[in-house]
Parts: sequence; structure tokens; C-alpha cells
Amino acid sequence: MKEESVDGKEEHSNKPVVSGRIINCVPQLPYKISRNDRYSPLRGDTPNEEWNMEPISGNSALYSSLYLLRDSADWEEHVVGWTGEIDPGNGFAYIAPTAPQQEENSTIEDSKYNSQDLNEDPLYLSQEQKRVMAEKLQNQEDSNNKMTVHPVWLLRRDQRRWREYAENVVWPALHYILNPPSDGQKENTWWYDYVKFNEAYAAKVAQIYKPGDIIWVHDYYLMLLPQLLRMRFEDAVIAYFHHTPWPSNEYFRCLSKRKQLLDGILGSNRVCFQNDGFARHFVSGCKRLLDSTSTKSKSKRKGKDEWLISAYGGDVVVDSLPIGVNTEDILRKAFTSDIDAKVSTIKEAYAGKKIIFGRDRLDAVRGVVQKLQAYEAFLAMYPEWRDKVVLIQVSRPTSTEKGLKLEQQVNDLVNTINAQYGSLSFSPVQHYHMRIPEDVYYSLLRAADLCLITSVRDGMNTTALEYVTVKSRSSNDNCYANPLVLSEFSGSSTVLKDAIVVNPWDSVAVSKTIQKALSMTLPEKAALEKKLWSQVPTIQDWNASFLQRMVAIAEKRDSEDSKITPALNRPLLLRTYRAAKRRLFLFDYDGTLTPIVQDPAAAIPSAKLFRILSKLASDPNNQIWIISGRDQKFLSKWLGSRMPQLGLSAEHGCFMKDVASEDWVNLTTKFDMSWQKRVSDVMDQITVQTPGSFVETKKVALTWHYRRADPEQGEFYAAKLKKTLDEFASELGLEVMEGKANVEVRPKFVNKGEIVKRLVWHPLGEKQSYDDEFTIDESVPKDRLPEFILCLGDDFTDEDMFSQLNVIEKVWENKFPEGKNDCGHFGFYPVTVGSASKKTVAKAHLTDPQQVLDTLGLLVGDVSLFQSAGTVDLDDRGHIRDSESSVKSEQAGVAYSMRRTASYKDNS
Ligand SMILES: O=P(O)(O)OC[C@H]1O[C@H](O[C@H]2O[C@H](CO)[C@@H](O)[C@H](O)[C@H]2O)[C@H](O)[C@@H](O)[C@@H]1O
Ligand SMILES: [Mg+2]
Repeated sequence: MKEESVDGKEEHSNKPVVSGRIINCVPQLPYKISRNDRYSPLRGDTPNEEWNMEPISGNSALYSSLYLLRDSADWEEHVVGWTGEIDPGNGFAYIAPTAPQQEENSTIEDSKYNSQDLNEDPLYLSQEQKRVMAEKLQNQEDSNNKMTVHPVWLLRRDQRRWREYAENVVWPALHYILNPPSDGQKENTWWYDYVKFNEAYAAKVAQIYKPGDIIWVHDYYLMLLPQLLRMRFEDAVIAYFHHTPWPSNEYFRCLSKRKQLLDGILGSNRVCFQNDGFARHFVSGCKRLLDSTSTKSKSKRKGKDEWLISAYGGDVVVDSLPIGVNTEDILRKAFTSDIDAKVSTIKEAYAGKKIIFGRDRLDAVRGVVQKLQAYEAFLAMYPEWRDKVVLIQVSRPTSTEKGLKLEQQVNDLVNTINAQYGSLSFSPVQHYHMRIPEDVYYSLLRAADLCLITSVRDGMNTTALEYVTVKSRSSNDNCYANPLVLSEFSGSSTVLKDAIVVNPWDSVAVSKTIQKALSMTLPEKAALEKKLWSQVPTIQDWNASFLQRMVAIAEKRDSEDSKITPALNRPLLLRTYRAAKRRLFLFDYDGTLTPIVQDPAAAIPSAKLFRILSKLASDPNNQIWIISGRDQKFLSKWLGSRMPQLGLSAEHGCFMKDVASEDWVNLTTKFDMSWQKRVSDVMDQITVQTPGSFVETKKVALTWHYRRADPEQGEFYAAKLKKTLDEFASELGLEVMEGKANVEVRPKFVNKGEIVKRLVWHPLGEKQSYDDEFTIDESVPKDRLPEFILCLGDDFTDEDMFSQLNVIEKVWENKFPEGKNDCGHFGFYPVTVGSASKKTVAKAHLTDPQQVLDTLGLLVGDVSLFQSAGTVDLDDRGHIRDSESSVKSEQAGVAYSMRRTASYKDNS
């Protein structure tokens, strides 16, 4: 029998630290795939001719990083990427989706199919068509197979659906744009697709992953992927690079799925940003939203800030490394005889005029409107420049509704400027609303006297880097060293530190800067260019530094034997639960069954929690204990009085109330309590120094809370309090514990682990004994001991429960070698509630109380597996594999293929 651990993984032994393979996960492969309308196999066309693949523009830095790795002798590269929207071509009418919510309901969706729809649905691709397309993509990228391309197929009718959440919800928040309030319905549907998109990548990576591979996940379309991969591969080395800005937490926290997104990313070993500022915002978000702590240090290389995030206690490196451009490639491509000729043509067309150049995507943050306003101000303020300057602005179109409005605004501004300052023979703004080919782009970069970038937010503007690169070389057209005016809000201003920086919102200041830049002498320009050129990050350096750091992280992790906690394998849990008869549930309360809130008194059980606990408790095979730091009063009021069948333990093991009993027993009666006065005096002093903090006095334990204090001040005084208390704690037999925004003190000899020990070594269903002489009885026969134990807790104090379970499990290994279940273990599930990066002795993790309820809901039949991310397996169309809709879809695909073949025959 193969042994499975609670996370369902097999143990790997003697793994290489780094295998030499990189799995690069990119949001999309760099091609627009479309069907060739004239394709006809019956007229002798090869299957290869069915698909056209055109390179797409954008993300040039990322793609050049992939190509460099492909050509590197040190790494074997695998690229996993979505195909993008496949254009079905003419004659294959695109069927607009019905309401997306309906699409999710397989019954509704599938009942809509009729032969007409099938005939027209272009996205039923046969295995053969997919094979041919994959082969073509592979050849497109690298016919020598040095890099292997693994397409992610998500072949549904509405192919845009996979982008919606990332582009309409995440992207705006990352760029400081708040969406108008809504009922959230659309967003929920988009979120559902976003989870599936990430799940599809996880499944694809799982097919190719080998221990020691470095998995490198790129950008905000794939924020959940690191965690989904962590669920499958506990030891994987995973990096997430965020290409766009990361906003202040004041914006990020407006997202309803903020915690899920952060948790998704924190499945990584390393999270890397374009600059320190973005990394700092991320760390602050984790601190505020996930209760994580962090330590900051200076990286050895270049002395940049680096953080070690402990989301509830684990290790994720957060740092920054600005992406670069392939300077060698740019210079090679930009200085050819063909481009020399194009530059001359441009120069001749604008003879006697200075050329200002700009190229931006036409979206809300690229600052095209600000640029035009500043240029208008420039022409107004400096009449001597009119007729002597032209702005050539290339704006890459976007198809969104907002993009269309912006286009209108830009067109209006262009018309106004041209009407006011132009003539019949000359327009001072030449606006090209289109994608331009690479050679035209390089020609314009070379011909420009000034490059103007006024974006109001971006991660890294590669136009700035490419411009500085091109201007570093002199040629016959006298364009060497022409200056760059760069927005201070652009990520590139953090690397091009000597650029002429402007605030794009201040059009007068920008206009003055344009005037100064256009008037610079050659020596001034050359001196500036020399500095800037030395600051351009290259993609070669970026790849090398990024991977060097990943190897170091992998080696350090390996040598320290630190681990990331895998997500709880819920299908396996369900299987064990169903197979077991004597089941014991050991639940912590705060942060496990209820979310952490500002006021302890407000953390009361939800109706959903009661419903689930009642269902669980109604099964006579189940026994449930709540083992909490709370006092008896709170637990009795909110849990015991409503559900007497619950067993309760208060104040971290100081008190117990047996299942179906009303009597509390104090396990600390013999302990001298005079320590309380001394501890409370110290806590009172700290409270005075920390506004917002307070002391919670229980019967035995004392808790100092600082959740409502300023986080930094709170952390500082918590450390101070702990230090002071530690000085006399051991002599008084006390334990000082750092909890969630609290510091707690209780007698050392009681703890949650001791309670767990009592409960597990006990014939399930029998009354507890509270004799003074009580000792654990390890002679209880196995068939009276629990055979399924789910122990959940979120805090440091819950680690005592997990360690105790681990110890008991070891004892059972020797005592009951034949007593394991079908999965090869004793049904022990010590599960921490928190992120995967948490340092814990638990065997698995659940992210938060919401996931806890979903998981318990799964056991009592309240929640379907499909609602739990990380438990579904999708087919190539994004249906759950083997589900009714997946099978129907498969059949429909076959029918479609047959019709297609028949139609070729008819037409031939
Ligand atoms: O063992 P637990 O059931 O997890 O209880 C631990 C402590 O929880 C409470 O404090 C924590 O939760 C509060 C409500 O969410 C929160 O405001 C506070 O910052 C947390 O520290 C409780 O007040 C303590 O008595 C428990 O020991
Ligand atoms: Mg707790």
C-alpha cells in the first residue's frame, strides 16, 4: 500500500535542490491564433495550415526573458501559457455568451445546445487539432525544442471570460482606480472564472513538474497559482513576479477577495516587485489584512530592502528587482540600413522641426491626456516653438468601454490642438491610434528629439528603457543622446534616477520641462545620456539575478529544512471522515471558527457556524470539543448554553466542561495565584504607554490586547511587555505567549496540548475523569480510541495541540502497527488556520475561518467540493472533469467534428 500523508502527497527523498529546469507560467503565449478561412483538408491543405499565428505586441520584456532562458546553456525551460482568445475565422460565427452566471450552471448551459449552435461553435477542437496547434506553437517559439511550450486550453465560447476578473477588478485596484459600487454579481462570476483559470494552470504544471524545478509565476492573472501549486507540491520552489504596480493597502483592501489574493501569492517562496515601494505596500497589506509580521533587512546585492514575511509565522521573501530590456537585441535591430532609411524619411518629413515622440497603450493610467494637455500648454506658453515642433503620439488601442471614452477625449484634444496651433499644411500633433510594427517603432525612437512619458501609474515603462538604449549610439542622423522626460509615477523613474522627471498632473511644469529639454546643448545631453545609459537594467541581468536568488532560496530552505505547509487535502479528509466511526473534533475558537475582529466581545459565532456544528454534533459518531483561550463565561454564553453537547475547555486548558454536562472543572486550583497582581501591574503600565490597548482579565489568565493600537507601536510595546514578563515568568511557573495582537500569561503546567492528550487517550463517548490523581491511561484498546481526529487552530498556543497529536501518532505507530486506516495513517489531522508559509508543526493548513467552515460544510454535506479551490480538476474547456457538463461537452465536440468533416466533403 502506498502511504499518503494528510495532504495526500507522497514523500520525496534525496531530491536535488535545483533540477536545472524552469517552469515559466505566463498569462498568455505571445501569439494571436486565428483560423485560416481558406483551409480545406479535402483540397490537400495540411493540418498545419489550419492555424495562423501572429506575434502580439506588449510584454516585450517578459517575452525576451523567456527567449534568453531558452538560449541559455544552464537552464531547461518550460513555458506554460494560455492560448489567448482563438479567433475562429469567418464563417464560424461567434456565439455571444448568455449571462455568465447562467453559463456556470451546467444544466442550463448544456440544455441550450442544439445542432445549430454546435455547427457554429468554433471552439470544439479535436485532440488532433489541439496537437497540431501545440506543435505549431512549439515550432513558432523554438523548433530546436530547447524550450518546451505547454499551452493551457480553455476552449469556451466566451473566451474573454478568463480575463474579466484580472482586467476589470484586479488591474484597476493595482493602478489606484476604484470601480463604482455594484451588487457584486458580475464580479462573483468573474472571480469564479479567475479561480478556474488559475486551477487550469496548476493542473498543467502538475503534469510536468519534477522535484527541484523552479516554478516562476508571472503577474496578476495568476495570483492564486502559487498557493494552488503549494497544495500539490509542498517542497516546490515557487517565485511570483508582479509586473504591475502594487498599490497602497488603502486601495488594495477595497477588493472583496483581498485575502484570497494575498494568500494565493503567499504560496510562493519569494514574491518580487519592480521596486521597493511596491514591495513595501505588499508587506504592509499582508500585515494589515493577514496579521502577518515581517522583518526587514538589506539584500546583500545592491543593498536593497528585503523582507521576510511571516504570515502567521512563516517565511516568504519579499523583494524587488526591476525588469530590464534586451539592450543588445534592441541596438542590433534599431541600427540596420533599412531603419537608417526610415529614419531619414521621418526626418525629411519633419524637416526644420523637433520631433517629440510618445508611445502608450490608450488606457486610463498611461497619461496620454495629461501629455496632450501639457503639450497644449507648451505651445501656448512658448509661441516661438509653434511650427517648430511636432508630437508624434502612437496610442495602442484597447477595446474596453472605458478605452472608447478615453479615445474620444484624446481625439477631441488632438483636434483642439491642431485647430488652434496647426495650419492647412501642418498639424502639430500626429496621433496614430494603432499598433505599429517593430521597425517603425525603432525608427521613431531613433528619429525623436525628445521622448515624453507622462504615465500616471505603471510598473515599468519599457519605452523609456528602449529609448535610452537607442539614444546611446550615434549614427548619421544626429540623434545621439536626445533627452527623455519621464513621469515620476512611472516605475522606470525608480531605475532611471537621473532622468528629467516631471509630475504629469502639473501641465505647466511639464511644459516648462519640454522647453528646457528641447533647448539642451549636445554636451549637456551627452552627459545625461551617459548616466542614464548606465542605469538601464538589462534583461540578461534580470534573469541572472532573479534565478541566482531563487537558487540561494532553494539551497537555504533545503539546508534549514524549513517547509511550507501544504493545504489540507479536502477530498482525502472527506474520504477518511466517511470511513471512520469514532470521530473527535478539537477546535480552537478565535481565528479558527470565527474571524478575528477588533473587539473580542464582538467575535460571536455566526448562524452558519451553529448550523454546521449542529449538523456535525447530530451524528452520534462525532464528539466535538472547543479548546479556547476564552474564559468560561464567554464560552458558556455563546456555545455551551446553545449546544450543551459540545465539550469546552477555557483559558488555554485551565478549565474543562465535559460533553453534555454543565459543570466546569478548574484544573489549576492548587496553583498559587498571587502572580496575577504582579503581571497585571506590568500590563497596566504598558497599557498607559500604548493608546488603544487594554487588559482582558479572566479567572486565571491575563491577556494584554493591542489590536486597536497603532500596529507598529503595538508590536514595539508587545515585545517590551514580553521581555519584562519573561524576566520573572519561569520562577513563578508562568508562560508568556504572543498571540494575535495580544500577549497572554497563564500557568505553564496547563496548556491546550494537555487537554488534547486527555481527550485522545480516552474511550470516545465515555465521561471524563477529574480525579486529583488523574493520569493518562495508555492502555485503552485501539477500538475505543478515536479513528478520525480533526484538530484546528490558528495561533501559537494551538501548536501545543498539534505537537501533542504528533507525539501520540508516533506512540501509536509502535503500539498499533496494524491499526492504520485505508489511507495508511491513523486519521490524525492537525491543521493550522493561516497561510501556507506559517511556521507550524501542523501537517496541513486552511487559509481562514471561511475555509474552515467550507471544509466542515463539506463533511456535513453543506458545501460541494467544487466551491473549494484546489479540489477541482478541469477539462480543456474549463468544465469539472468527468462532470455531467464535461461529458456532454465532450460528446458535443465529437458531434461537431463529424459535422465539420461532413461539411468539407459537401463543399469539395
Ligand atoms: O484560543 P482562542 O479561542 O483562539 O482565543 C485566543 C484569544 O482570543 C481572543 O483574542 C483574539 O481575538 C479577538 C477577537 O477576534 C481579537 O480582537 C484579539 O486581538 C485576538 O487576540 C480573546 O480575547 C482572548 O481572551 C483569547 O485568549
Ligand atoms: Mg485562536
